[in-house]
Parts: sequence; C-alpha cells; structure tokens
Amino acid sequence: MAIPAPDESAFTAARGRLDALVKPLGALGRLEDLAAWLSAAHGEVPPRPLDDVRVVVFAGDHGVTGAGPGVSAYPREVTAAMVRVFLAGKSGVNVLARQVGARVRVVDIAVDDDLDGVPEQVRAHKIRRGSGAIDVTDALEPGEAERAFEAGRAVADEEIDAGADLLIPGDMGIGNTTIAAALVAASLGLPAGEVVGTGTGVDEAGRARKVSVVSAALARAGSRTSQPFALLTALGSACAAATAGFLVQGAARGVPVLLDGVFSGAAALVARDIAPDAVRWWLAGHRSTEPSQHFALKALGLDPILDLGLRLGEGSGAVQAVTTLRAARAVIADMGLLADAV
Ligand SMILES: O=C(O)c1ccc[n+]([C@@H]2O[C@H](COP(=O)([O-])O)[C@@H](O)[C@H]2O)c1
Ligand SMILES: Cc1cc2nc[nH]c2cc1C
Repeated sequence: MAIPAPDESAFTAARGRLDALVKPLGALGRLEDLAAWLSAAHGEVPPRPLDDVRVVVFAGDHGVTGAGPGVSAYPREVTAAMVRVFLAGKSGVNVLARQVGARVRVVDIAVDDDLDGVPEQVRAHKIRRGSGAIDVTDALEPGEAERAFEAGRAVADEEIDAGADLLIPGDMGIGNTTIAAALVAASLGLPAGEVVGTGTGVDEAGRARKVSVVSAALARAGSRTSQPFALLTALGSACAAATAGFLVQGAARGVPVLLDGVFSGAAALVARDIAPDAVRWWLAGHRSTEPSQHFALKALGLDPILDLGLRLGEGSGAVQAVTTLRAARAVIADMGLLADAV
C-alpha cells in the first residue's frame, strides 16, 4: 500500500518560523513539535485549520466475553445498547466531540445483535455477529480479517471524501481490552501478565482471568502471530481489523489521524506491520490507563498529547486533543516575529 511521505521542506520551514516567533527559543515546547508535524502533513506553513474533524466508532463484540465468569465488568449487551446511545448523541464521545465541533459516526462491524430499527447505513459494513473466543478458537474465519480491513478503509474513504481533515478512530466493544492485550503481547513478544489491565474495572480475580485467556490465546495461535492478517484472524476481531484499515487509509490519503485509547493503539501496532510508513500520519491523542496502550505507543514511537487518566474508549480522549492541535496551528499561524518586536 502506497503511503505518501510528509513534506520535509514544510517541516524545516515550520521549524524556522517557530524559532523566529516572539518568544524564547523552544518556549512553546510540545506545541512547537505539533505545529511542525502538522505543517509537514499539510505540506504548507502555516498548516490549514482543522475544521472538519470526524470520529468513527467501530462497534463490535468479542467472543472472550461469552464463557464463565467475565473478563469485563459489564455484560456484552452493553455494546448493542451503546450503539443506540451514540445515535442519540448521549455518549461520552458525543458530548466531548460537541465541545470541539467534531462529528461522531458509529459503524456496526460485529455487534452480536441484529440492531433492529437502527439505520441501515450503520449496519452496511457489518462483517459478522461477534468474534470467536480467542482462547479456544480463532477470532475470525479465513478472509474475514481482510474484509474487515477493507471495510475500515472504505469508511475512511467515505469520511475523507466528505471533507474530513482529521480522523479519530473510536471503539465500542465489551471485552475489547482483552483483545488489545493479546494483540500487543503477540506483536511485541510480551507476557500476558505485563500487558493485561483492568479495562472497564475488573477486580484482581477478573484481571487474573484475563491473563489466563490471553496466555491461552497466545499459546493457541503459536507462530501465526508473525503475519498481521493471520494475527488478526487468530487473536484479533473484526473491529480490530476494521480499525487497522481505517488507520492505514487515513495515511494513504495523507490525512492526519489521532489515535485514541488502548484499542486503537493495539490496532495501530498491527496496522504498522501492514503499512510501516503509515505511522508518520498518526499522533497519539491521550494516554490510557491500560498497560498495553503504553507498550503499543512506545513501540510506535508516539508520545500521547494528553494524560487525563481516561479509560472510556469511544474516541473520547483523542477528541480532547483536537484543542491542543488547533492551538499548535494558531501559534504558528498568528504569532508575531521576535525581530519585529525588539
Ligand atoms: O481505551 C481505553 O483506554 C479503554 C480502557 C478501558 C475500557 N475501554 C472501553 O471499555 C470497553 C472494553 O473494556 P472491557 O473491560 O470490557 O474489556 C470498550 O468498549 C472500550 O471502549 C476503553
Ligand atoms: C456504559 C459503557 C460505555 C462505554 N463506552 C465505551 N466502553 C463502554 C463500556 C460501558 C460499560
């Protein structure tokens, strides 16, 4: 997959302008890095305003929530219920997106429910109902990871064609922190005990169950984890594959992407193995409380913009980093020059 290179000369020009602004050298810290990054992405100094920000929440269920005492603090029925909440504009990400004028779209990739009465447009990209329980079986049938990846790419294309100048991947899926942990452990060769966190708020016994599910899944998948689509098939889910496709297509179209929490971080790690240069188009919106997100971002070389102790998912953390990105653009666009002042 061809990924364009960000514009090095715009990056250099941005650095020069930032150094000349009416402030001590480097005094705007990370805002300066973001301004230069955005200039390179847009190929111009100053970069264009980020007026059209779009969050896509990929919704789906995960087989690991099925059997016995849970790996989540909440039942899988919440996933389908939340699709209706997103459509009603009442979720956390809906509220936070409104603060920055971002749109929120929900896409049913693998919700374990027919979602009767929900608009057909939401269900148009559905791959299957739920995914397999990765400790005992593959998450996906042969070919489904590729189809879900293409669905994610198609959704990114739809949003970009409609005018998106910044994409945010959101996620909704009870049990998906177990999937994220499995993908990160497999990609980075880490033991389950190091990457598994408490997700929606499981207790120590719940976390121990997650560790044994991830350990069993890693042992079952064996060497298939070295190829990204085989990894998504064995240990991922339709939502993980769709999110990976969304991230890669943003990069392929030269549109910046703000990663959100643990699920998009894990999907990004797998997506990088599909399209290594795509990472250059991604920023990390915020630091999740989940350890696997920490490992994923470190491996990707991404430093989260915000750290608010969030563990909601949905795109809720990344959407708040939009304010910081816009601030970075305003600085390089509107500040005066030191040479004009003294
Ligand atoms: O992204 C995060 O930081 C995050 C951390 C914990 C939970 N979540 C959300 O909670 C759900 C997964 O949690 P769990 O405990 O069911 O695996 C899923 O809908 C995620 O969007 C998200
Ligand atoms: C209510 C609820 C909302 C969520 N949003 C993302 N994950 C979630 C999990 C629960 C339980």
